[in-house]
Amino acid sequence: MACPKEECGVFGVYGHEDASKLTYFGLYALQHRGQESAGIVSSDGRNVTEYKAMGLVSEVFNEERLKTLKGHLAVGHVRYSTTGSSILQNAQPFRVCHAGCSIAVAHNGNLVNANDIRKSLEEEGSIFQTTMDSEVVVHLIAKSKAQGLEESVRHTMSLIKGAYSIVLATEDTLVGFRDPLGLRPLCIGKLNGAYILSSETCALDLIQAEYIRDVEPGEVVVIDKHGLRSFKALESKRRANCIFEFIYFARPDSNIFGKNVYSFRKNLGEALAREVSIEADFVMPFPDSGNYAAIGYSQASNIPFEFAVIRNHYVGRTFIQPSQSMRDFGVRVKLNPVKEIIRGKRVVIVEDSIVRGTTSRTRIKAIREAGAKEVTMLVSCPPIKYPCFYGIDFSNKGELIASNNSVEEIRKFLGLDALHYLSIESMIEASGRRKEDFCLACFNGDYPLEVTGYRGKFQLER
Ligand SMILES: O=P(O)(O)OC[C@H]1O[C@H](OP(=O)(O)OP(=O)(O)O)[C@H](O)[C@@H]1O
Ligand SMILES: NC(=O)CC[C@H](N)C(=O)O
Ligand code: SF4
Ligand SMILES: [Mg+2]
Repeated sequence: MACPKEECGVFGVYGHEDASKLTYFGLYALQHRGQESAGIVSSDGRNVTEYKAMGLVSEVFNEERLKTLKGHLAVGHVRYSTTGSSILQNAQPFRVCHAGCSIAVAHNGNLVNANDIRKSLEEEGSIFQTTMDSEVVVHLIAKSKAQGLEESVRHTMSLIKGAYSIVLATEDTLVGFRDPLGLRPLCIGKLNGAYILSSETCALDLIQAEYIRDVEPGEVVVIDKHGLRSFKALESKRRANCIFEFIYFARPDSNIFGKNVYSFRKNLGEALAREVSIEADFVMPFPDSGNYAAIGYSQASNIPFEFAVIRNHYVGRTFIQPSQSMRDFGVRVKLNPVKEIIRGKRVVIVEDSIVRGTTSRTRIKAIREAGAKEVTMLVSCPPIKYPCFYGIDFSNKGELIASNNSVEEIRKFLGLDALHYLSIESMIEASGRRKEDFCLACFNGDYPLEVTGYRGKFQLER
């Protein structure tokens, strides 16, 4: 039932008396990116305070807790684990004190060479506290800190490989940096003179901060009492923005990589309408993730749109497991079909993505049981055939239904009358950008960055 495909959210504030409260709100807006644990580290320039716990932002923090997180500087994180188990020890921001200085790191992404770096650091005597890839960043920064913070970040970036949008805080400085391919988003905002760093712009909107620009791939921004300065630490000939951020992860009200997510998803739906024409009574999404492509498809095809399944917005991540006799309860508790709308109809479901196929199968079964005459599914991205090593938790090929089955086999498995996936070409065309700007590895196996050393989510647990 839990969605397998979130990732982390990072947020930072410099120069606001309510830095931790703003960070709390920022994390609230980024909650969709990770629901396992949440944490905030704050500082008044000298004294650093932190709090992290397992759970949602609203469960982890309250007014009283936030009052203890004093200062004008704060960094926050919501986690969905990609390397290392989902345990408190691995919650972020990850903070250490080294040579009298505090270093806290909030990381979104996944490092593909963390294993090798960790091994060589351990050989030199480093003692690791977590099983996360992100911890190596703190060690590398601490090791080279004598060169000054900026040089140590530059040096660290030259050693780590993979996807990273990182917000780092010392007692008195906030730093943001992004991998040279720009796999994950990170933007800069401003609020009454205070600087904000955030994974997505929806968090800036919530606190009424103004969007300034994205942190560029390979760029480092340093924010302290002198203001904001930046430098390019690494250059890359190509970009590799994760296209899946647009298809599924990011919030539709965010702009990432210079584009609005809602419009992009609508374009994908319109592209589907150019690829397939179907006779049907109505188009429906599985809310909420499928909504925007379904609207695009409906408008472009002139087939009416219906919300034929209703979502319960109060479904948490854990609920009392139903007994064997309560079949499909897990699926129905989240989405319930409206039989009166579906009965006897030819239905087109527009879905953002199919990963394992298991939730889709049960949902389609529920549509059939509600009396649909014909069920077609259109997917607003190509088949996901290859694992992701850059921060999305489908790193196991065996889990991906499209890596082992043809479209026809998937159609049968899902119990559909027809199934169509958007082509890579149409997906790129819908983006209005060049193919080379994106990472498409989970669709075409063309990995923008070598992944030889990566040995899975639990590679650092021994
Ligand atoms: O692995 P599969 O069985 O193919 O599942 C695919 C579904 O999972 C996600 O939705 P989900 O309802 O889990 O989360 P959402 O509410 O974020 O869309 C995704 O949007 C697809 O709808
Ligand atoms: N989803 C993410 O961005 C995860 C960040 C980091 N790799 C972790 O596992 O904590
Ligand atoms: S492999 Fe897919 S999910 Fe992973 S970064 Fe590339 S586009 Fe995104
Ligand atoms: Mg969905």
